[in-house]
Amino acid sequence: MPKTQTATLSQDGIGPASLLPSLSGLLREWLPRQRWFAGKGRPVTDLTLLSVSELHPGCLHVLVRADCTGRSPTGVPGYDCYQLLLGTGEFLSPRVSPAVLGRASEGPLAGLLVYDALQDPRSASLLLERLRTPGSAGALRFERDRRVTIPTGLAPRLLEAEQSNSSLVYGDAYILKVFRRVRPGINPDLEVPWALVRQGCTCVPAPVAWFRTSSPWDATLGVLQPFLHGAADGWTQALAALAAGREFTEEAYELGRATAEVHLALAAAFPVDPQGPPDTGPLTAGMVERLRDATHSVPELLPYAHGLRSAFTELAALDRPRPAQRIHGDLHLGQVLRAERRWHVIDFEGEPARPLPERRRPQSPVRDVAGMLRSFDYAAHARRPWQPEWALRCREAYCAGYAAEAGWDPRAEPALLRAYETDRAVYEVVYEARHRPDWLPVPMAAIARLARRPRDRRPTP
Ligand SMILES: Nc1ncnc2c1ncn2[C@@H]1O[C@H](COP(=O)(O)OP(=O)(O)O)[C@@H](O)[C@H]1O
Ligand SMILES: O=P(O)(O)O[C@H]1O[C@H](CO)[C@@H](O[C@H]2O[C@H](CO)[C@@H](O)[C@H](O)[C@H]2O)[C@H](O)[C@H]1O
Repeated sequence: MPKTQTATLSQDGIGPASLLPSLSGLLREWLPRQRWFAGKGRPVTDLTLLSVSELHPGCLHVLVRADCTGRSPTGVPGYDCYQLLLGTGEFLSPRVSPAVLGRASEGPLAGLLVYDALQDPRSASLLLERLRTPGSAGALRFERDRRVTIPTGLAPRLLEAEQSNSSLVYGDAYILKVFRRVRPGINPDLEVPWALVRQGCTCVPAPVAWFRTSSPWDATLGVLQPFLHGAADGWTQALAALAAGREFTEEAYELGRATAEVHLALAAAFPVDPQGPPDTGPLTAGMVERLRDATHSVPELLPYAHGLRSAFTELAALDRPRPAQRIHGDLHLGQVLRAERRWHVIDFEGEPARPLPERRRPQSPVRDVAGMLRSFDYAAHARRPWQPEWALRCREAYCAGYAAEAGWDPRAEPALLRAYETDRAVYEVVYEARHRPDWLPVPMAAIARLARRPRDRRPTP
């Protein structure tokens, strides 16, 4: 915990431009080492502080734009905006030392240690205090569902899991997700659960409080929701089943039902486009383009590109697309939690690399189904010997559960499934190459399989 704090922003009139010299060198070093940093492998060429607000004396809320050389694997321009909570102090307790970025050598913070304040229990507690009592701090606005009373004094802990964002658990009662990569607009991880809960959908934790910024544009910054105590995620449970030589078909069937329940509620809460999404019918351009971008950043894909493209052209011939609607967008076994023998669906942010307007657009529900089917395949690959038949049985059970609830069976749409599984596997290849290169063989095995014509396709290790 900081012993001596920096002067307050309001007292000293410190703004983004004057703070940059203090933070620039430290952030250039620290940002690329964070799991949630999107510009992996590309040096940070420029940093701009987009907004600075004081959360409390000695704790700054910062939105920073980081420019990297080259294009990202998804083709979007090479910059992103990140949310940081930075603490400053002259001396820090050993507890906070792993969170230290370094000592600022220039500017208004010169001589002070700068640290990631989300790892500091005092700052984490003060953040919850802000959410308990709606109000503002600089450009930040804190809001909550006024029907809910959040208790005081809940002890915070930062989740250690490797994540796209950072999450704080308070007293095992609430979990606050702090979005790391911030984009203009409402984040679907607030928008969607809020709408679903209002549809009576019980398999989604309800947002109870959130915070947002109005500078440099409106954006959601974090969401607080009930913590499902004792819940285990689908990935952990699937691996446990595989390790014990157990089937996972009952769980997969229930998971199919829960997915369909969420899809039905989403179709009721948001507009539906009966013409289908723009990536089916005559326009498979989006998928083809993503494949092309992916082969540029992961050349291992090149030998399979022709075969993979055939999955998309096959889809172009479809004259009866499924209606498009809002979907989860990044559904996999890590996004479902089982508590009290029921599945709960979390993390409606969509694929973090895609632009927000694209993630909020109506899409085919088959995209979600394909995401979960790919996840069974991931789990089956995570252990030796590889067990493709286990994944196939989960696949059948999941689709049967989905059909029982939704009234249509994804297996009746093989061309759609193949195209979306291919698109998902391409996304996974890029994701793994960037974030977890050791995992690359898992989606690559699927790529080799999906690139073959359907009649030649059999599971291969
Ligand atoms: N409501 C919740 N109850 C219990 N655990 C949760 C809850 N929401 C998230 N988690 C835990 O936090 C992890 C990360 O959450 P998630 O929303 O997937 O964040 P990210 O986008 O950073 O991956 C999940 O895998 C899960 O273990
Ligand atoms: O961090 P998020 O949950 O938003 O999702 C990203 O990271 C996931 C890995 O943590 C990644 O999922 C891939 O690996 C999972 C096993 O760890 C597997 O269950 C998924 O099927 C597979 O896609 C996800 O793609 C990425 O968006």
